[in-house]
Amino acid sequence: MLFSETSPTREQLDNVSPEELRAFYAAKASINPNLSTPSLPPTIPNVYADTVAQEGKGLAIMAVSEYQGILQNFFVGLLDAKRILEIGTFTGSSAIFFANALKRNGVAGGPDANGNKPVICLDISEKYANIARKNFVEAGVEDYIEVIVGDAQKSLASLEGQTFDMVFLDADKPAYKYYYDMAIEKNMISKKGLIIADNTAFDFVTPYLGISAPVPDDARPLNVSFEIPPCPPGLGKAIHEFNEYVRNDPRTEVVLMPLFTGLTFIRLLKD
Ligand SMILES: C[S@@+](CC[C@H](N)C(=O)[O-])C[C@H]1O[C@@H](n2cnc3c(N)ncnc32)[C@H](O)[C@@H]1O
Repeated sequence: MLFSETSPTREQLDNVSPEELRAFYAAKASINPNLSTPSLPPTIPNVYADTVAQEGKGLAIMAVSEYQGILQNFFVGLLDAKRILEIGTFTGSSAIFFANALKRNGVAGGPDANGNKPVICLDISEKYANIARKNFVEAGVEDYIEVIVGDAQKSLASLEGQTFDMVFLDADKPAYKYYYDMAIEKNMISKKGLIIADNTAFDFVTPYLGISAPVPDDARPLNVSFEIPPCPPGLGKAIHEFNEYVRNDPRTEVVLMPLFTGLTFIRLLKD
């Protein structure tokens, strides 16, 4: 590690290359996540460690980082959100952050009058769903979260009529546009609500933002990406198309932040 202190000195900053600086800030150990409040959900470090042990580092990086979890929780508080839909749950990190944030908003656990829990998680993998459910019990948030296993496009159809204050898109990228349209067209996102789409600025995609250059079918994030291993062909193209679709959509206001691997914040504009 280049710097031993939380804050590098001016002299260190003058002598460091952009690549080293980028690597430093990308490193999880560079800034103590507990400099933010509230502190991390207590079991999150165990969830990360177990995920790395069971799935390997290459897959474990799919979990949201501490920083992203904290940031998303800030928005849960800002919106005074009561219900959250997560599409893509993996071993449950982001959902644990969400459940904790809802607790802080005073939301009670357990099913509401309609039998629905505050957080609905969708994942196609029975294996990941079972790991996530175990992690929810260990985190003491199982009353807050229901996991529905299956292709999210089908699961979403079964949720029609339900409304959420936040929808987190973190599953298969080619289906982001479908999930986004469903959330808006079926009124699944509340008027004040926020849609967050993850991974929308892979290194490959970023240079294409704002221009109309065609993206080749075999587009993929460059290997220089520090968070993402080589991804399947077509992934970059799918993300690019989603980015272009939402930024041209008159129904919404969109901010794509170059944070982590790209986070897009989307809110509905008034009719
Ligand atoms: C990036 S991971 C989610 C990470 C999770 N939000 C976290 O913080 O740990 C993507 C997840 O989406 C799931 N997934 C992929 N395609 C899906 C689909 N068509 N329907 C539902 N889930 C899907 C995968 O099984 C995987 O667990």
